[in-house]
Amino acid sequence: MPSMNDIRPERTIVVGTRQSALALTQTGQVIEALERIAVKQGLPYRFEIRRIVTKGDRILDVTLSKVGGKGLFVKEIEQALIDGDIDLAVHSMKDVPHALQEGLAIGAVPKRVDPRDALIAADAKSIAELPQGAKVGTSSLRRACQLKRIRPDLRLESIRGNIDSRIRKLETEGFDAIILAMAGLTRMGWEDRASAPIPADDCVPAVGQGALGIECRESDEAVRDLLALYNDGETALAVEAERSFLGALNGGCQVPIGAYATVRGSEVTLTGMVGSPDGETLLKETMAGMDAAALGRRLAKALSARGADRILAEARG
Ligand SMILES: NCc1[nH]cc(CCC(=O)O)c1CC(=O)O
Repeated sequence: MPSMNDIRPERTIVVGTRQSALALTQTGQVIEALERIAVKQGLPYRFEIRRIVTKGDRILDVTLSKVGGKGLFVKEIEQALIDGDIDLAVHSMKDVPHALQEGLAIGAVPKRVDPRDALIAADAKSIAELPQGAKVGTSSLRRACQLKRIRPDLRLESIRGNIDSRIRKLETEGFDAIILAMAGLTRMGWEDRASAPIPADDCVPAVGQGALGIECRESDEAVRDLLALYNDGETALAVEAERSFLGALNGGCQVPIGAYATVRGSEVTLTGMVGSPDGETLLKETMAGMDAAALGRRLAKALSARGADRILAEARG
């Protein structure tokens, strides 16, 4: 049998990444996995990292939603793909906006790690154990809105920065706890910093949390063929349902939105959450179905009918 090598020329695949510790670490892990796949397939590829400093990285002290949201980080990296400066980009799926730029594709969604949020507390093993009126750092409306429901007494305060600087701030800025994604900690090898994962029932994770998305040019067949071998079908299906839900709601980051899907056989189970920015209303529902994209749209419709449409319309002003 001929190997793909017979039809693939030698090539250096340039991988673009942000320069945060997490971005560099997960990009390194992706390159290692792709190198293993290439060797196994006899593909003559080398990989090279190119660091990209995005506008979002330069203004980390400004509230993200004010400067264009999380999509900001991704946009500039996407431009480098379009311009041919890089061939691959490794994103945290939860930072990837619903609509990709024209001509680009998510070539692989590798196997997901823990999608839950994590409590990192000075002196508590769970949300319930936090002292009365504890000061908790999070800048995520989604996390704040859901935590308020379980513990109305908590003082939720904004905290910005990369995960390493947020963990430092826990100690230096008098927080009793901060909330981070388990996934970031796991990829950094810092999972022992987590006091406990927060159950997805208490805090529905962000769409795509715990998953990576490997983006490339739609027209780059060699890269697409390689990435297809790295895709995890179940994760891709779960993320498709979550992103379809997000896309159907067309919500910006001014509204708390979360979604989490699991896959068993060919059945996808999706939980979606929409809250009002003031934390007064929280709508949540779970549905199952075989068609991931249709399931996401159906769940969005159900929550819209229960009031999510009004919450979103108000937030858009
Ligand atoms: N919002 C920033 C962000 N984007 C991706 C991750 C890591 C988790 C992941 O890959 O889902 C984080 C950190 C966090 O939310 O704690």
